[in-house]
Amino acid sequence: MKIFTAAQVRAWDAATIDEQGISSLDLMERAAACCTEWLLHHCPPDAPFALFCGRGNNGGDGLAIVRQLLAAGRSVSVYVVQPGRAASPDFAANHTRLAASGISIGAVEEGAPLPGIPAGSVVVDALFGAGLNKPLEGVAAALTVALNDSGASIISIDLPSGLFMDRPSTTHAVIRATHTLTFGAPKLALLLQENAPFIGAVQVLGIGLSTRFAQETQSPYFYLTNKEAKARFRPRPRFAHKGSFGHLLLAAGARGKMGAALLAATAAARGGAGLLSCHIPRCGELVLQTALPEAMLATDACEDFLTELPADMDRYDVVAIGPGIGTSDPVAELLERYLQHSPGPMVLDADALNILAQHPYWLLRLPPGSILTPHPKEFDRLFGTHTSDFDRIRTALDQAAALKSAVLLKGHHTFVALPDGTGAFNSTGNPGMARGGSGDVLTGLLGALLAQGYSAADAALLGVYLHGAAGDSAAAAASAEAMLPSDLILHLGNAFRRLY
Ligand SMILES: NC(=O)C1=CN([C@@H]2O[C@H](COP(=O)(O)OP(=O)(O)OC[C@H]3O[C@@H](n4cnc5c(N)ncnc54)[C@H](O)[C@@H]3O)[C@@H](O)[C@H]2O)[C@@H](O)CC1
Ligand SMILES: [K+]
Repeated sequence: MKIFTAAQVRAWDAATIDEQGISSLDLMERAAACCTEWLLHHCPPDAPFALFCGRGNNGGDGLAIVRQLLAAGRSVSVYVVQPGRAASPDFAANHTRLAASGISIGAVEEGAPLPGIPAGSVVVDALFGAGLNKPLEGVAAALTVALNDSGASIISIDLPSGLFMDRPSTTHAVIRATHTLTFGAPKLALLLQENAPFIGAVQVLGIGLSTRFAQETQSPYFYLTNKEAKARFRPRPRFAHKGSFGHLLLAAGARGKMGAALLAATAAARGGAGLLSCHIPRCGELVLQTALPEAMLATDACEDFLTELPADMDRYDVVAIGPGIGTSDPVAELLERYLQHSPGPMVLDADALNILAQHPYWLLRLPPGSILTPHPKEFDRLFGTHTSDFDRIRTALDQAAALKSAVLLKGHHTFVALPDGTGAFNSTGNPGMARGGSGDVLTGLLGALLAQGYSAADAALLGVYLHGAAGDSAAAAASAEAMLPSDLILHLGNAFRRLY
């Protein structure tokens, strides 16, 4: 599913109107009807609604929703912000229709007291949507703060008011929505971690926008859903043997961190690698051999951490390195040797990324077709401090192109920057995965997918999707609170089955 810019969203509306031979007012009525239906099904049946409308088409949506809620027999109050200002034609048309019903339309004016919100009300925010072009100020900003402080549930139409679609919004007043009902496709701003306080649960409402426009219009960003993951998945051929699925070398662990190695190794085994060898320090030999008999060991001479390259590196197709290795000087020197001698693409995670942050020029040795998996803090350590996620995703795309590799930015909607300049936001996963160990599972899985011959782009997209899907399956079984990263591994089978 493509993610469009504000300009493209406007063009999408226009293309729909043109293609379907309808008016913009008809499309507004349709969008409002989808919102009204959602409100009627998801809000308490006796809750009064309080709608706050701007003077553009987002406000026009709000006025149409008021009319539809009244027709459904619901109790509704409605306020227009700065009613003296110029209005869009579709707002004006809906205002005339609503006024004819006899309902009193309140005003929120500069300098006048703000209306109170009756207890138990559901607030519907239709102040500004995709047309926002400057930060909220004056009475709109004051109203936003008051609504946020009211404690009421706030349902934002299309976007939380004050939230820019394509640029940072973290320094000014923005509605803190409980739910955002957005039209057509998720918008970039709704997928970024920094906007989490504003967007609440996002619901994408299909309002019948042109599918041809969506197919034909290019966008650098897409939403990674089951459809996109399925398109990249290759079921195992019937006559395959273990040699068909590659040999992964996983370098992981140190004393006290063998859990990270075991999680990554088990995920690699379940992720489908034909052969798995683990380069681990001596102290981990017993635990790994016992817990994962499927793995072969390339045990380091050192008891407590990794120090030397395994012999015969050419035996391996892919190297995954990082979970639990630590950042001491000998380990850092070893990472440099791994970068020099890796026989194929690499997955770099956790401490490997922290070491690289100290030696950024080593990145030049990264084999093309590799995958880097930083979370935002590791990302900033590696590529410099960023003040917003918009900047981070641009850097991720630049780095992915320069390194000819996939660069992840892990988060609720993990961003996958691909070497061809496009990037995907993942649709799977849940807060139960925000735990130490989840990243180790992802590293093993990504290594296994690369070993099976997937390109960096396909392995990164599939791996991130499967990891989240396994998390969703684990949360369904054990709850987001009680699930463990090791449950992700047990649920990888359910995740793979979603791709058949
Ligand atoms: N175009 C269409 O056919 C459809 C549009 N829809 C709705 O229309 C919305 C976009 O409508 P508009 O383009 O009219 O824009 P908005 O309603 O978001 O904003 C209205 C106008 O307010 C002004 N404005 C922007 N920022 C401001 C600020 N900080 N303070 C004061 N004034 C400000 C601008 O002139 C802007 O055009 C979408 O988000 C969606 O809710 C839906 O009805 C679906 C169909
Ligand atoms: K809004």
